[in-house]
Amino acid sequence: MASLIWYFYFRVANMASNAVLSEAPRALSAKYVGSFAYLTVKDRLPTILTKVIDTIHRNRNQFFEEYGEEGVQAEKRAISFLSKLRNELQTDKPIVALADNAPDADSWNQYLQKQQALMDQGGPASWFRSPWLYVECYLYRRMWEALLLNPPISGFDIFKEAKTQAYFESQQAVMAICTHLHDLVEGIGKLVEPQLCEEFLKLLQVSLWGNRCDLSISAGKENSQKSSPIDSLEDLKPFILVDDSNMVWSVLMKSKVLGGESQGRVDFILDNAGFELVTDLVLADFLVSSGLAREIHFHGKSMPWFVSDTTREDFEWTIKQMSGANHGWTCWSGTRWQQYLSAGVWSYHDHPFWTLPHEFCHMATEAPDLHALLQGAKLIFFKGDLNYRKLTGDRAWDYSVTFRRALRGFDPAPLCSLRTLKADVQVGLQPGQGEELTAREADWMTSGKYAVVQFLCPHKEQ
Ligand SMILES: O=P(O)(O)OC[C@@]1(O)O[C@H](CO)[C@@H](O)[C@@H]1O
Ligand SMILES: [Mn+2]
Repeated sequence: MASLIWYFYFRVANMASNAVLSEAPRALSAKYVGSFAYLTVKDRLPTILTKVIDTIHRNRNQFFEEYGEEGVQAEKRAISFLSKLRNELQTDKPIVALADNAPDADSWNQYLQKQQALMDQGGPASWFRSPWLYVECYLYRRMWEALLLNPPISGFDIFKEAKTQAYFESQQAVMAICTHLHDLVEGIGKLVEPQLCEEFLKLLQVSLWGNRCDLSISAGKENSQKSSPIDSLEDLKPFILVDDSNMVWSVLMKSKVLGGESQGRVDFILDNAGFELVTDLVLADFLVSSGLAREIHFHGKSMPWFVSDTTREDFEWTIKQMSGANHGWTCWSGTRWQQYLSAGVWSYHDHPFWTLPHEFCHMATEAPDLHALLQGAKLIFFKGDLNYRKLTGDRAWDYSVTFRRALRGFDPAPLCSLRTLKADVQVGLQPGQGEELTAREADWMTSGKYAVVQFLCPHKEQ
């Protein structure tokens, strides 16, 4: 009898905690006039669209050289598609279903139906009334559609020029970080644990601050890293609002200590190409060469996304560029990374889920294969702001709500978000900390000046 009572007690307690997990505050949206979402949809997104139109137009000669008159006609149609799209956005027209036949089109169209059903006071889902996360992702998907529907220029990456330029503008910083990596790897066998930890923390912070260099926040304007990233780390420390780095270190050490050499796999959910990607690759190299990880999976985007996000082509291009660089240690790093890739120690993955608009708490049902894959990692790094928005559902959480609560049951493996703040969602702060920051600096959540290293261990491992 007593055990039966306990059984029911636990069932009820469990149901109650699941109910708490599924409760969530409202989604951020441009319908809140004056909010960052509103300003983004009103100003930043049309600016990005205008730049894309300009880029396609400037490439007209290239399309002609490659495809003749057919290329020029496709360019004209793509531009008229994008101008119409800009008009739809600026005049808050209903969101329309995708008309291309790409494999993800059905998922997008089903998602639109769901958003439609969620509209309060009826009316269609629209740019200024639907959730910001949804409409912003949808915009990038529509830009891709503009090309998909217009062969032969369908393979053109509308952001390639901006990404290439950002990479070249951060060359000084790339050389500095590659030199640092080389010196570190050379003496790595002699480092005792506290020293190894210290080096890990440095490279973790370099990768964290690397996230400042995204081109979507600057609406495509140059935003690259110029100085040596290692030199500024001490000065930047006060701007890390939550720092769970030591827990990340413990997870990495646990499997190393248990098995001598590490057996584990570390996954990087990548964000931006350019300098940020180089910092991620440097951190990944350190994990492998120190024996803290045996294998690395990199996850990137399967279409041009949020201006600077990494696609397979960017990933391969960056490593190829580096291995052909004039600078010795940059070339050394690129060559080494090519070897990791050919040996299967590193691999690149681009699941379509990363370019759908879902909050990550829905990954297990929307992309069970990806969720199962991530469960095999001993640690997952989620890079950047958009991943943070998807982790927390891009919702108006209180600042002091725990990271776990905001993730609403998403915990495939120990995970760590490395993010500079560029959108107005933040959780896991001390009581009063967010309010104090707001009083001091109105734009603390969107300026990219602050950052967080937030860690979550799965329930079962606690
Ligand atoms: O994910 P990332 O590259 O760190 O940032 C993407 C971003 O610039 O795009 C959105 C604004 O358009 C914001 O959420 C965020 O600041
Ligand atoms: Mn990005």
